[in-house]
Amino acid sequence: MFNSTLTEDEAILCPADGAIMITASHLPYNRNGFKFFTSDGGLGKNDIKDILERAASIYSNFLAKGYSVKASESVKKVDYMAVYTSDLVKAVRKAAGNIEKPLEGFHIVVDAGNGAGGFFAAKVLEPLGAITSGSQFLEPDGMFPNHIPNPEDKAAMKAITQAVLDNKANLGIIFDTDVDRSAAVDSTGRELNRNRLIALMSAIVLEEHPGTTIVTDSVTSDGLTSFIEKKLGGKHHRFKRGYKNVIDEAIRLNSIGEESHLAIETSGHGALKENHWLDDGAYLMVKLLNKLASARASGKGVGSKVLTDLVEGLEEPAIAVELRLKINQNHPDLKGRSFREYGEAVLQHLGNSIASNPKLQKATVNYEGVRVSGFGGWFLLRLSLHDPVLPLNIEAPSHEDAVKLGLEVSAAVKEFQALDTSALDKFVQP
Ligand SMILES: O=P(O)(O)OC[C@H]1O[C@H](O)[C@H](O)[C@@H](O)[C@@H]1O
Repeated sequence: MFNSTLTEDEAILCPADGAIMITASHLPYNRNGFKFFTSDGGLGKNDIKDILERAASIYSNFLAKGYSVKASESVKKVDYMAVYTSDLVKAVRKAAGNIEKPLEGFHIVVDAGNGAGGFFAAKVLEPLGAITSGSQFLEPDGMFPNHIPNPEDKAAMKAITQAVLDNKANLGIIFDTDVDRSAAVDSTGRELNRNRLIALMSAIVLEEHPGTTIVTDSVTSDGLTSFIEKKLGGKHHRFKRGYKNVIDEAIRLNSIGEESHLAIETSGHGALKENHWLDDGAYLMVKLLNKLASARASGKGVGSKVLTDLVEGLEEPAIAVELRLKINQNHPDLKGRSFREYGEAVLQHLGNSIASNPKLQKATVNYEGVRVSGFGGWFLLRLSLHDPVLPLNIEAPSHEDAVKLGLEVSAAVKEFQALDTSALDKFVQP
């Protein structure tokens, strides 16, 4: 959608002044919304609110004057997808030294989760020579009958991993509904999502731009920081959760002279400076394909091992969990406060109680919530971007250590009666 605001080709009515996408993204079918794009990228909350208010007033004036709406008369259809996908295909061919079918014989399965990403198999991979049999859930179905289309979701990752193993494929690729999140699976069934996908993309981007800053969301692991900084020689800037937050932060860093080429979240949203800072999941996967294609063309390796080798040395915790603690908005303990104010009060209290705890150290640089190290691991409690929820991420070298961290949180928040800690209580149970 966004690219149509940049493409210059009158035959297909481009560049468009703006583009709108109707999508629920990775969320359930009943949470659809609009995403708006101009040539400057995706619009933020304030602009969207302004557009909707103006549209509502134009529409009611229109109706008040007695006009009937016949939009269809001025609608022209163009096949923009053909242009978009051919650009992706060209990118991989170029990376391999202009070979027509640089993925000839590679078996790559796609799981589109019944979202919009099914095109990737027939329109991108096949023209490059890849075999795509065994690809699944390519037909759009807004009820998502097979699994939630979200590369952070365990069931979704299990589905694509199984498809890779069943088909003895070289690689698996998975998208969320509107293809702004993506992830991969190597031929052995190793998931390349979350911190691993960030590590992999960082390795690729840092080869192209040595020393650059990688902006990530707040729930990234400590192991990722040492991988980016010690192994790859880059700088890890752990910012806030939210794709728009990480993208805007990377743009801000560049504007003050700190070079950054990649903004990426554990959710699978990733945006590159070279791609106009758009979180395009298909483009992210094309960067992996470029690597596969160029490694094969230069005789440096064949298959997904080329990718897996790039994340060699990434330290991963034995335990990594996310527990989502709900705020009951109808509880009297809110005392007229919004759930956000209540959540902030929980975080404030947690922060204070950590300060006097010798077993725990609060992160000195932190942009969101309360991030704390201890027992060989860390936890982060923060407010959800959208929901009345405090997500708690814990990573630790053992279940025992993770429980110790959980117990510290549990003790600190126990007086907040509107906070539903049942997920945490269950986790810390002996
Ligand atoms: O704060 P949470 O509830 O965990 O949600 C965080 C997520 O919200 C949305 O889905 C955004 O698109 C993501 O960029 C973000 O990571």
